[in-house]
Amino acid sequence: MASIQYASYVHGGATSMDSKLNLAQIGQRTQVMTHTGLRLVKTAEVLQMRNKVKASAKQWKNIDTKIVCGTGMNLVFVSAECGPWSKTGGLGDVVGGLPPAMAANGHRVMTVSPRYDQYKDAWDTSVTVEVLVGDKLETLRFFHCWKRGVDRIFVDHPIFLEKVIGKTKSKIYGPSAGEDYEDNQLRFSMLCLAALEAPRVLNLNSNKYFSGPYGDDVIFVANDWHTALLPCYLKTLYQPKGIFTNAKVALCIHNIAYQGRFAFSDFYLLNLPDQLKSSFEFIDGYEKPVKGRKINWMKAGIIESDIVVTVSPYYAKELVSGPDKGVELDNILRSIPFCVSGIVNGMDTQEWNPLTDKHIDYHFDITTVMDAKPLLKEALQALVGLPVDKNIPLIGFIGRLEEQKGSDILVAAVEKFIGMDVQVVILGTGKKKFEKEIEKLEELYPDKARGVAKFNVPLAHAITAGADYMLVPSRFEPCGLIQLHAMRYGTIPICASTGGLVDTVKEGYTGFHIGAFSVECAAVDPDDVTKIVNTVGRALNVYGTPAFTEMINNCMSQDLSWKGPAKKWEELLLSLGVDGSEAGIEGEEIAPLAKENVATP
Ligand SMILES: Nc1ncnc2c1ncn2[C@@H]1O[C@H](COP(=O)(O)OP(=O)(O)O[C@H]2O[C@H](CO)[C@@H](O)[C@H](O)[C@H]2O)[C@@H](O)[C@H]1O
Ligand SMILES: OC[C@H]1O[C@H](O[C@H]2[C@H](O)[C@@H](O)[C@@H](O[C@H]3[C@H](O)[C@@H](O)[C@@H](O)O[C@@H]3CO)O[C@@H]2CO)[C@H](O)[C@@H](O)[C@@H]1O
Repeated sequence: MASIQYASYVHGGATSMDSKLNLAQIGQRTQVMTHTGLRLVKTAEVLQMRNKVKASAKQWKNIDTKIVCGTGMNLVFVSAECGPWSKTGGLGDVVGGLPPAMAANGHRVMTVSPRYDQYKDAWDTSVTVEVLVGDKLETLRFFHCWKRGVDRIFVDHPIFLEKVIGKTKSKIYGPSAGEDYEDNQLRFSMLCLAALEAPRVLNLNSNKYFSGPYGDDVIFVANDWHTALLPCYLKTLYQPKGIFTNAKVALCIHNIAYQGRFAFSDFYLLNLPDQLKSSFEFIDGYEKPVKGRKINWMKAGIIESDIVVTVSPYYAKELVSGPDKGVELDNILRSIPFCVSGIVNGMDTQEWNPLTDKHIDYHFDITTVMDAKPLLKEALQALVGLPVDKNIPLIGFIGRLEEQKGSDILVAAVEKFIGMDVQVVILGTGKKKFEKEIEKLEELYPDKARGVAKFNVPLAHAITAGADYMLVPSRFEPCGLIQLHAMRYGTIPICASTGGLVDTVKEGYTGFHIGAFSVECAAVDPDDVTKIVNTVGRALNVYGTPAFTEMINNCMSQDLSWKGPAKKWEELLLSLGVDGSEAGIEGEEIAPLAKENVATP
């Protein structure tokens, strides 16, 4: 049997007294988690040791007032993506940006995500745990770094690392878009188990405010279906044994379209007791991955979590409105004893800052935007090989090429509005058929359109800065970050009227609303194409007028940072009443260290 090493882990500083004590007194412990509890050994010792660590921290409090344990809440965000280390889209952005904003408000914050690659800034803690995944005992290891006031924990195991060649990019979920790794259930089961161990076994001393393990009184924030087993394991493996009895779980839905539906017979892989089967049970009319009866991870996550939150108030309403927008979980969401809360996302104002953006040649703010934009547009045109002309309005699009994002509707619309005085630059990766469609546009309209089927962060910044308008023609959009980034760069959104786009873009003030689209994904609805063409026409009519300048000003005057959303998250999580939880402080958006300590992938 392998062992947990309850080793202290101190990164970038001297080893503290309590960590020495920890090393000497705790030594090695052996622990195996199964739902039968047979192998959960030495729990009492583990608790005893953790108490010793806490006591030791308190002694320190007396002699060194720098350690202020117990302020705010202990938060553990768990996610398959964590930007900038791993990101295929907005999930990575949110887990990159919200935790530092919570930390800046005085909370102790950890994120737990897989180590998909050999991140150069994350160190081996040498702490290992053994967990039962499928029918095998697996030893996993924790890597760590402390960035922007947050303990970033990376779960190290070949099940994550061996899948990825080079940088993670889009290889997180499967070998290509639309194709999942066969062992995704085992991978994300392991992530959930690791996340339940991390706050207990890692003795982190990252900064002067907190030391020792996070302990039991934590709030887990699970994100999307990959982490939906977390409340299930919490309730069946830990709480019956007196561990995490106070802990609570908030499940955040970033996208109900991805639910983790698998064959019903796979339930045994999850190592959960039969009593939970009904929470997972799901029947749909699809044949993928098998016909008929299935398990649905997201469904179980919704039922077993203490609260469910999503990324905008309007999407929260859409989720319960019916099977179309709730993707057949609307009834479950209506049946839980609390309403789904909606908190609009913020954006990372450090990565997306027009005054300091390392990917653009001309920096600007609200006072200089009208001078800088034409230069940035010319730079973008030159970069993608379009005719350089600062007077021609340019429309951008950035997004995953899935039905959700409506790139197919956009392509159909481009054919109709490209005759106007306009250029279009489209950036995205995803389904091959959509990639081909956008690439074909530049063959058809070489002087007017570019379609780049790549995941290219510098180009995303160049488009956001250089375009006049950003088209967001989503069939559904839980929140959307593209329009937030665009507005901060004085680029006016032209967006579908769905989800967070309704909450964040004001018609005629900060953008143009197209109306809602059909959510039927199999085909492009000609009415939706007409709606885009008409709205693009309306937007182009305003181009270069005083109203256009006013809209740019309105866009750039907004505070789109995580500061406001983080306060709302705080209120929501405090309402869970976890022992020792306290309101935070009025912090800066990002912890002070962020400026010199920004993570790189
Ligand atoms: N080809 C490419 N090259 C470079 N960068 C690219 C890119 N394609 C996408 N990106 C980047 O990925 C992010 C996408 O953000 P979205 O909010 O559109 O997310 P997404 O739909 O993936 O996430 C889901 O989760 C988020 C977070 O909650 C919700 O906002 C959203 O509505 C929901 O669908 C942006 O930072 C964008 O710049
Ligand atoms: O940050 C971007 C999005 O990342 C997540 O979505 C991924 C999803 O959770 C994965 O399951 C997978 O989705 C594929 C799906 O499993 C498969 O059956 C097929 O339908 O194709 C899908 C796309 O490949 O990949 C998604 C990312 O592409 C996260 O859950 C979302 O909220 C984020 O928007």
